[in-house]
Amino acid sequence: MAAAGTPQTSAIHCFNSFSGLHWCNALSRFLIGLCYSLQQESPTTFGGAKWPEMVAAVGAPPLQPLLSSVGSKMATTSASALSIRSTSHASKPTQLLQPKTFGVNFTSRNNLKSSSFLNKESTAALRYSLTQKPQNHHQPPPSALKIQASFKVAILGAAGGIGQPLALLVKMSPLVSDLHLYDIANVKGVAADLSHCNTPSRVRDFTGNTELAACLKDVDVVVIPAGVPRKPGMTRDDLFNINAGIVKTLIESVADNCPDAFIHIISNPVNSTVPIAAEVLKQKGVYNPKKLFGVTTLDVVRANTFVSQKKNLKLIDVDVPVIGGHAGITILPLLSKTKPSVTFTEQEAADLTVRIQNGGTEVVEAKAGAGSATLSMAYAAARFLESSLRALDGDSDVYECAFVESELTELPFFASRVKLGKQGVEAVIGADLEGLTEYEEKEEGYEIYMGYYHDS
Ligand SMILES: NC(=O)c1ccc[n+]([C@@H]2O[C@H](COP(=O)([O-])OP(=O)(O)OC[C@H]3O[C@@H](n4cnc5c(N)ncnc54)[C@H](O)[C@@H]3O)[C@@H](O)[C@H]2O)c1
Ligand SMILES: O=C(O)C[C@H](O)C(=O)O
Repeated sequence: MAAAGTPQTSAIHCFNSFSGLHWCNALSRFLIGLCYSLQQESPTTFGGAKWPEMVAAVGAPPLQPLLSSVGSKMATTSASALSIRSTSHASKPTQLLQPKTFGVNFTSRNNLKSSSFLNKESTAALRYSLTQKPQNHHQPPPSALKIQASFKVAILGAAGGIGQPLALLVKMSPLVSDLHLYDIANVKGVAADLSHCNTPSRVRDFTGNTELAACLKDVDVVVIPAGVPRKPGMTRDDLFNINAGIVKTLIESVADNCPDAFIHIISNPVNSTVPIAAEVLKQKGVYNPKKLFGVTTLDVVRANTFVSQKKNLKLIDVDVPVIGGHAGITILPLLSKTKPSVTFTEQEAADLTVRIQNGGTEVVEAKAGAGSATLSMAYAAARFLESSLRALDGDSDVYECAFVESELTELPFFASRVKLGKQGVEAVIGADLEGLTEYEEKEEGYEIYMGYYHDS
């Protein structure tokens, strides 16, 4: 339990002091805890208290009005963050809520039949390129090796720990015609290396501010893993000073050069970098909330892996929605909504929840100063990208969890399952938040919030 007088407990007192407002059921407590957690994870964003220090540290005067604007909006929101306001999607038929990530056939203009990342075409392309024999060289390549759609993808921060394996995975996608790699260092070699892979997309490298605009021109999806990762003992919030400035600069160029693109933000703290990106886009007059995503897919990937291990389930079948945010206890796996349906004892639910919430820290500690999750993150980012490309390609049956502008709660941004379409988020799925177990309502929302809170 948090000691008396720590920020956690005093904040609970603070929340309790709004006692004129009804904590009418455990679900309210769950949301209150969650909302407060989101504030704690990103005090600079939500609480406002540290804004001046942060602005000074970022050292970029143009960031100041932006940060103030985000801060005041979040501060206003936090006091009234009391209840779920379900969207009309909450009452959508159950099949709408089925995870469509794995083993899903779909119709697209290219008549692709795809399961998840890696889909059959990518797998076939990889297998073909690895097993091709010299005597086969007159035979036409299988259709999997042809570009089946022609989307342009840019990765900003492409020479980094996430950027490099992500670039490799994207190079294997038959939906990508052009892969633009941008970094402030070492990207030329990464692009030269990758360009030798005999998969269809063209790879180009871009470096430095002067080449950023060319990198982004007419791009369909921008993926941003640029920024510093944490070391043991740090929270994601500790990355804010540096990464907020990096994201701000990159998003300004996105706004100028590809304002219609889907934007996938990986740089931490996601709970703060996404609202900052939104403010930059608003200032530029091109904000489209349906196309701005904080990438939380790694939380789902971890939840699926840990649940399938614990319950001896076939991994490919398992899908666990993870809602809230991307840090510490703001990461809320809804184990009761696991597909296929499976039951957990309270202890199992508690252990799994804590493990999923601490997945990032588990990797940071194991890497012992050499960074945070890169390979699993690249895998997760590639899955989210593949889903976005499928949606852009006309697949009408694509669902992923992501941190997006949302009306599910009073918080302006919230991770939940969303339906993706050509125009971005087509629906935010509220029904996942209904019918939670007692554990999810009570333990996750309140007891864990009080007892286990370690910002990470
Ligand atoms: N959302 C998630 O689930 C998740 C998971 C893992 C890591 N992350 C975050 O992703 C970020 C990157 O992690 P990493 O392990 O790849 O770090 P890294 O240090 O290995 O790579 C970051 C790359 O960004 C580049 N970079 C820095 N400033 C840049 C700028 N202004 N423009 C373009 N590129 C720039 C660096 O040169 C480097 O190549 C971190 O903030 C980390 O916390 C998020
Ligand atoms: O934990 C981190 O710092 C990186 C990332 O957010 C993760 O969840 O692995």
